[in-house]
Order: sequence, then structure tokens, then C-alpha cells
Amino acid sequence: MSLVSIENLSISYGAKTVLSKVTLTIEPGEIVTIVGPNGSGKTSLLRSIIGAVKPSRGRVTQRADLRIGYVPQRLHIDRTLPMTVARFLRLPTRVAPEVIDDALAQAGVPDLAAAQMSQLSGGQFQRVLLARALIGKPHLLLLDEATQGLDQPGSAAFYQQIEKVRRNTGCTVLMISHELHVVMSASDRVICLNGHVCCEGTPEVVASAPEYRALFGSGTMGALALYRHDHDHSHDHDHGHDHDHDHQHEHTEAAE
Ligand SMILES: Nc1ncnc2c1ncn2[C@@H]1O[C@H](COP(=O)(O)OP(=O)(O)OP(=O)(O)O)[C@@H](O)[C@H]1O
Repeated sequence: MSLVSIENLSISYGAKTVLSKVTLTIEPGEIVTIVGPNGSGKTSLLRSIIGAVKPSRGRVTQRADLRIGYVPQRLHIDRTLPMTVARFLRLPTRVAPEVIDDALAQAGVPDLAAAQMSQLSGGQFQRVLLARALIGKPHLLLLDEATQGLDQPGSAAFYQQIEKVRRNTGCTVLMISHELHVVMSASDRVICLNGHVCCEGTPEVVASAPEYRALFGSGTMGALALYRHDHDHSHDHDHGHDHDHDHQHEHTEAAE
């Protein structure tokens, strides 16, 4: 059974319709990425899934007992406030230290429990937000542009961690991203949104669809080259370490 089923969904804010006639399902175990220009309704779609926005038409149905973990685009915390990662993860509900350790390990940052939140790098911070979303053992992980502000290797490493999470926990992932070329290798399916579903399919199909190209222009072929490259080899890009630089450069040029 589908985890989420969206039928003929329209969302309006006052007189302004931001999404119309969206129909899609999210199936167990898949990684789905939503791409689309600014203001195309991506966040509204995620918010309708968590029930924070009511459809003006159509409906959103969740599988009974579906647990959702949410990784926000960004989260501002007061940098002057001393707070360890473990304490942050215990807010607002107390959880056992081993649950925190497990979530941090799943997020790829097993040693950060005692670190100060104010001293984390952007990439570490996003992984702590990922750990926070994993604490409730979600069936469905929603990520709203979770790598904003990270550089490309940082984003790529983050999405590789997402794939590991899926592999280890079996959770389903629905994420929003502007960086199709970065998420391509991690996505089973891409949905291109622009007030409605423009096109949908495997990353390769979407990247070469005329509707996608009309929205995202000429970066597409480079994105495709990078995607193929990523699929040709398996390498473990932990951020900042052991990159196969020579090899990467051949392809990144094409991606720019
Ligand atoms: N609560 C709200 N009230 C009124 N208008 C809203 C509200 N939330 C979003 N909008 C408008 O709806 C449109 C779609 O916004 P949404 O955030 O869903 O798009 P998005 O694709 O996620 O955009 P971005 O890529 O910029 O984050 C935008 O024009 C936005 O201004």
C-alpha cells in the first residue's frame, strides 16, 4: 500500500492558486525528489502531506500509523546559547542517550553528542537535523532543501548519507531540491513541479524532458554527465575526505 496518496490536489492561498490537480503516490522504500523553480509549490506540497496546509480541492491520504520525520530547510538557533547536540536532540521530548547515539550514528555523525551546537559546520548542523528527524523512527523522511548553504561536495555527501539511511532503516524519502544534478544519483524518481506536475520519471528521463529543460535551461546536459559518472562508479564521498579529484574534474566542468 502507498505511504501517501495525493489525488487531484489543489492548494490556494486566498485567491492565489499555487498548486493544481496534482496526483501522485509515494511508495514504500523509494527516494523521490521534487524539483521546480522558486514559488512552484514544492514546500506547499510537503506541508499538505504533514497536514499543515489544507487542500482547496482534492485530497491527501496517509497510510494509517504513518510516522513522518521532517528535516527543515534551515533552523535558526541562538548562537550565544550554550547547548550541546545531545541536549538539542532531547528537546522537546526526553529520549534515552542510546536513542540519541543511534540517531547520530544513522546521520553519519556518531561523535557529535557532546559538541556545542554553535560550533558545528553547516554540514554537521544539517546532519544533526537529520538525526533529530530519525529519532522517531520514521517510515517517511521529508526533506525541504536540506542542503541549502552547503557546497556541492557537502550536498553530495549529505544525499549519500540519505541513501545509507534508506538502506539501513528501509525508510522512504521525499525531498525537495534545487540541485537535480546532485540528487540525481540518490533519487529513484523525480517529480518536476511548476504549479502542476510538469514531468515525472527517472532522473535521466526528467533531465532530458523538454518541460524540465524549459524551466532549468542548459545545465541539464552537464547534470546528466555527472549523473552517469556517479552511476559508473561507487565511491564513498564523506565530505572533505578522499575525493577522487582528478576523476571528478573531468566531469564537473561539463556540469557548470
Ligand atoms: N502561507 C502562505 N500564504 C500566502 N501565500 C503563500 C503561503 N505560503 C506560500 N505562499 C505562496 O505560494 C507560492 C508557492 O510557495 P511554496 O513555498 O510552496 O513554493 P516553493 O516551490 O517551495 O518555493 P521556494 O523554492 O522559493 O522555496 C509562493 O508564491 C508563495 O509566496
